[in-house]
Formats: sequence, structure tokens, C-alpha cells
Amino acid sequence: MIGGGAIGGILAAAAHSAGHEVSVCVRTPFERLVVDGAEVPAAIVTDPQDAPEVDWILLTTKVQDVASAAPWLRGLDNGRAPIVLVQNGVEHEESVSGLDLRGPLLPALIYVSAERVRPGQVVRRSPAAMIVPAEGPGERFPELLAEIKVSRTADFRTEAWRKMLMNLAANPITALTLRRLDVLHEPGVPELAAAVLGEAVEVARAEGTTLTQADADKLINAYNSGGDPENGTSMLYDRLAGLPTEHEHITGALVRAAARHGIPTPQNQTLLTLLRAIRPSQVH
Ligand SMILES: NC(=O)C1=CN([C@@H]2O[C@H](COP(=O)(O)OP(=O)(O)OC[C@H]3O[C@@H](n4cnc5c(N)ncnc54)[C@H](OP(=O)(O)O)[C@@H]3O)[C@@H](O)[C@H]2O)C=CC1
Ligand SMILES: CC(C)(CO)C(=O)C(=O)O
Repeated sequence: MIGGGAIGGILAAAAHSAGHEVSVCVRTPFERLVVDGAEVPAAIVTDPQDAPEVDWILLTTKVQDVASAAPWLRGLDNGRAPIVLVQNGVEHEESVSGLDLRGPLLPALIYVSAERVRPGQVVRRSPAAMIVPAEGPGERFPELLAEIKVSRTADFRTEAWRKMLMNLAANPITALTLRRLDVLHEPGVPELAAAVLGEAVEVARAEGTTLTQADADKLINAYNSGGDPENGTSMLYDRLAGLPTEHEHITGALVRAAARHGIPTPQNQTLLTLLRAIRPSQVH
């Protein structure tokens, strides 16, 4: 596991439960990995020179940290182990292009709400489910993890953009307001979320996906009718921790794709401008 944060912690626990030996390659050192109060007996590795020989590599950093994780990727990459890119956004392979990795790449999506509350300590606030491409290493990936439902899809691009829809409204709005998902019920916010997703569906379609306005409506209805208002988003958790947020790879990716297709996205552009204006207090 490269990254021992929220997703790295959950996947380390799931891989251990499936009977695998797990090493977690970390930036900020910690002694013990604890997920939902239970210690995960994983090896914590702090120096890429000590990278072990592995059968699978799971990259679970934020997208903006991929470049800094290059020494880990290069140290672990043996040309044989699949490299699973577990990230939000639609730039999975793009984020590692230029690193000349030899192992087969497997982009992956995860649906879960999880927070790294301090180094080595993760709290999961919802069940987890993953989606990977059906072909290549995706055929064997579900065997790697216990307790997480893994689906395989023939149309990963559509699924990645579907997940983007979920992130494009909730992540910026929670991060900008420093509020949990209950903020989506404030007056005017459902309308803002709907407008953000309306722009995004048009871009997603131009990008070759099969998403329609009905997919955006379904998501907005789900936000309006429930979900746990105590849950946050990964962008909110970064903001609360004073860390840089992933906005360039979520809202920024949408705005860049829109520009390629000449589609106006004023609501997303406004959110992006505000997200760019935030000054993180902790920068690695
Ligand atoms: N949290 C959630 O609920 C969800 C997150 N996601 C996505 O999953 C991905 C991972 O997010 P998440 O786990 O929440 O993020 P976190 O910030 O909780 O964890 C990322 C981890 O990566 C580590 N890291 C960063 N750079 C390096 C490096 N160079 N070498 C080793 N480790 C490094 C960080 O270390 P350090 O401790 O030093 O900061 C941190 O522990 C993101 O793309 C996110 O959008 C998707 C669905 C839900
Ligand atoms: C919105 C959510 C929780 C969905 O999994 C997510 O992807 C995130 O927090 O970044």
C-alpha cells in the first residue's frame, strides 16, 4: 500500500482480512495502523530503499501527491505486480504517465466515507465498495480484498465520471463551507449542486461516457433525501487538517475537459476559483 491514510488504511485492513501480508509505505511515520479501533498487523515502511518484493501495489495517495510517491512506485515496481491506482477523478493513468512504470496499471474507484483522524488512525463512516475494469488485472483484483464488494466494469470511463459527479458538488461545497454533508440541505445549496452536476453531465457526455441528466438527478435526489449528514468528504477532511485539497484533479479536471470541448462551466469555474484561493497551513 502506498499511502497509509483513509483509503490506504481501509484497503490494508481488507487485504489483511483476505489473508495477505501487507506493507504500508508511508510519508509521515507512525507505529501502528489502527482502523476503526482495531490494529491492522501490517509492516510500516518509511524508506523507499526498504521497499519489499510484492505481488500487488496499491497507490492510495491524493492525486496531487503522486509525483512525490514516485520513489515508492519505482522501488516496488517489479514489472509483474499490477499497480492499482485507487483515486478519485478521471486521471488515473495520466497521473502516473511519465514515471515509466513497467507493471500493468489498474485504475480503481472506491465508494466509502473515511477519515484519517491522525497519523495511522482511520475511521470508516460507511461501508466500502470498489469498481475496477473487468479486463486485465481487474479479473483477479476482487480476490485481494475481504469485506469490500468489488465490481468489474466494461466501461470504466463512465464509472469514473459517475464518481466524479458525486465528488464535484459535495467535495467543494463541504470544503469551502467547512461543513459536513448536512450543508447540502441549506437553502439554495441543492440548486447549486444541481447546476454543478448539470454542467458536468454535458462534459461527461462529450468525454464519451453514457451518463445522462437522469444520473445527475439520481445523485441530487439521494443528497436531498438522506445519506448520513454527519459524513464529510475527503476534500473537507484535508481542509480541516490544513492540507492542500485535491481540487485541481476534481473540479479542475472538469473545467479543463470542458474547455477542450468548448462547454461553458461557470458554476464549476467559480468553485475552482474559490478552492484555489484557500491557503493550506500544512504543506509537505
Ligand atoms: N477519504 C475518503 O472517504 C475517500 C477518498 N477517496 C480518494 O482516495 C484517494 C486517497 O484519499 P484518502 O485516503 O482519503 O487521503 P488521505 O489524505 O487520508 O491519505 C493519503 C495518504 O497518502 C500519504 N502520502 C502522500 N504522499 C505520499 C508519499 N509521497 N509517500 C507515501 N505516502 C504519501 C499521506 O501521507 P501523510 O500522512 O504524510 O499526509 C496520507 O497518509 C484520493 O484520491 C481520494 O479522493 C475516494 C473515496 C472516498
Ligand atoms: C464523496 C465520497 C465520500 C464518496 O465516496 C468521496 O469520494 C470523497 O469523500 O472524496
